Amino acid sequence: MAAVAVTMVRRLLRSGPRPGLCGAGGREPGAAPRRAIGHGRVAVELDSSAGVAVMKMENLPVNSLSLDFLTEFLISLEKLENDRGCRGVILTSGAPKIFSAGLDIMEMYRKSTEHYAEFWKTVQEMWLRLYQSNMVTIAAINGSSPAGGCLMAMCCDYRIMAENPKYSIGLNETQLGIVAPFWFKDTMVNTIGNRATERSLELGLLYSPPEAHKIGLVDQLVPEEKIQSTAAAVMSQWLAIPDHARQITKSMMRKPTVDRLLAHRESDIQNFVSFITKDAIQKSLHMYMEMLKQRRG
Ligand SMILES: CCCCCCC/C=C/C(=O)SCCNC(=O)CCNC(=O)[C@H](O)C(C)(C)COP(=O)(O)OP(=O)(O)OC[C@H]1O[C@@H](n2cnc3c(N)ncnc32)[C@H](O)[C@@H]1OP(=O)(O)O
Repeated sequence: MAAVAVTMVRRLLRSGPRPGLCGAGGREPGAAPRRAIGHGRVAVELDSSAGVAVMKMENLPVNSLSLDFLTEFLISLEKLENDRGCRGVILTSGAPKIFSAGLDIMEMYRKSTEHYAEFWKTVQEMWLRLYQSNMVTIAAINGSSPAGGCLMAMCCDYRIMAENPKYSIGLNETQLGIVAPFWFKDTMVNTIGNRATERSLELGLLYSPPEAHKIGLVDQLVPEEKIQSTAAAVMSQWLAIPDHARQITKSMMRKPTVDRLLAHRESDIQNFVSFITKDAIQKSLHMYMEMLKQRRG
């Protein structure tokens, strides 16, 4: 992990400082101590008295998971993970109407094989860190969440979604002509079961909030304006459980899935590189991007 961290820090330094980097949080007299410790694209506010941080993704316009964004995300997450004063994280979005648009398609289009390998390793790292986090993780899904965005939400311990009919969530990879890797699939099986995952993945289904709730992809629906307060209330319930007992239980549930990727990490990277460099796949991605453009008119 040390080598990964060094590479990440180097990449961040290369990309230069961003607004909002590591500022001290403003605080009203008598208010709970809050610290802002995020980077420019990941705003992190830690409420030390509650031991809870809010990680707000701000990679505008749609929180696509680019290499730089994932790197910032990982550094922020690791800081919180190593902070003994932080026991829980609420993951949410600062982008209007979108939780995350998933993996940044531009990172998978017309790039070098070295770039694809570095990108995929970082996507794996995001999943490994978030899925195994020792903290309680709650996704406050305040917008659409296709593909990698849905994966991020599924990594969390609990998912609350805003009941806005315009939002959708799911692993829609097949609609782009690509295939969700086995660990995306495993994460979904662990969340909604085998049959629902099979149907969901083959058809690349994006679910409305009530549909997602019905199949257990999200745990709770709330009106949009209540999403943060509900996340805070659910967090206190989870934090009432002793950390060590909850952490051991979480690890027991998730370890077999994690071990599977750890055992095949390098071959998964090679598989991604050889898949994504195929002409037919590059063509599919190109057509998908054109379709997105046309939809905008
Ligand atoms: C063996 C391994 C095989 C490979 C496995 C790979 C697994 C892949 C996982 C993924 O996550 S793939 C990405 C899947 N994501 C999507 O399908 C979402 C696509 N986007 C949308 O549906 C919509 O954009 C939206 C997120 C619902 C937002 O819609 P809205 O109408 O609000 O905005 P748009 O005008 O469509 O988009 C604004 C702006 O953002 C760009 N953009 C959108 N999504 C992405 C993305 N995923 N990556 C990069 N860029 C994205 C979009 O092109 C617009 O850009 P501009 O034209 O304004 O520059």
